[in-house]
Amino acid sequence: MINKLMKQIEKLDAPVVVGLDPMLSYVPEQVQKAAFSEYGETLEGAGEAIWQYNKTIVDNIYDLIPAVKPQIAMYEQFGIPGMIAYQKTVDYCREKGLVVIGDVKRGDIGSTSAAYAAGHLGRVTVGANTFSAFNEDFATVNPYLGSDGIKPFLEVCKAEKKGIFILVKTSNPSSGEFQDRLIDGRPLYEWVGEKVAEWGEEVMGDTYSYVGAVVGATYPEMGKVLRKVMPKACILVPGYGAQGGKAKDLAPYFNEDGLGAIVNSSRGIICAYKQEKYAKFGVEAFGEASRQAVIDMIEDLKSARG
Ligand SMILES: O=c1ccn([C@@H]2O[C@H](COP(=O)(O)O)[C@@H](O)[C@H]2O)c(=O)[nH]1
Repeated sequence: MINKLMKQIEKLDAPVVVGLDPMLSYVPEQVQKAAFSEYGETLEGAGEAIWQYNKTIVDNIYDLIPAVKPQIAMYEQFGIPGMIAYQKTVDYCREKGLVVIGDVKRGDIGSTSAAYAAGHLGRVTVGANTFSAFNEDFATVNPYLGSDGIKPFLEVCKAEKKGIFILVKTSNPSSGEFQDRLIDGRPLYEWVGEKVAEWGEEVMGDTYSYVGAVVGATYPEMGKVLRKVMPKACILVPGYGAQGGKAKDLAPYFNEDGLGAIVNSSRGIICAYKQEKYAKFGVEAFGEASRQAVIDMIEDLKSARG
């Protein structure tokens, strides 16, 4: 999958991932109304509304981008109907040829990580049958429990040719509380970055590893250091747009081959119709507004990469 991701980024000249993070309040009224008329104002109604919202957005953007990143929390809040919407979204995006990065942020003791890895990236056996349950292409993983929480994911990545993005330096304002703490004179995120490079050697694709890293767009100086620490890791870069990350600061996240990073925008794309800049589309054409926002993001990143 890392090879497919890299090829698609090159082909489309778009190191962009669109975050499918559908809060109900983002879903236009006409979409909510249609869902509620069928299922009522229920969890099922919410699940249907977010699924229909996603589908329209995906139909409008799938040909422009290599990947999407559904954020599982947005679905999980609606319980089982929300998780059904998550599954429909993953399956639909894969049918459209998109690489799907499940932003699930899993990681636990070894045996529990093995179950997470099987459920999201691998297979589960039920009697004589084997199933790929959620079947994303990549999952985000929290490394806080150490190597035994990561190794089961590496095994599944090897077997399935799928990948993970490990949290190294997150984009949020308080990420430094732990991640920037100095250990033997070096910040924790650098130690984690070194482990990402080491784990990644075990699971190499053609040029990049199946083991990537999450490094926020909001910390470009750290991005520059981490690019060097993990030369073969694809860096997933959240924090562009809504969190204040700017394209002009993102050049150091890329390698000299022009690859090696993929920049996420969630609210900036899926809520484009709410922005002044895209007001001309109107709420009915929210999908077209998202399409224009993707085109603008691709151009913005091109100017930054030079
Ligand atoms: O460090 C991190 C890790 C993950 N995220 C996730 O990315 C998106 C960002 O959404 P925006 O609307 O583009 O701000 C969201 O799903 C986060 O959970 C992150 O922001 N930072």
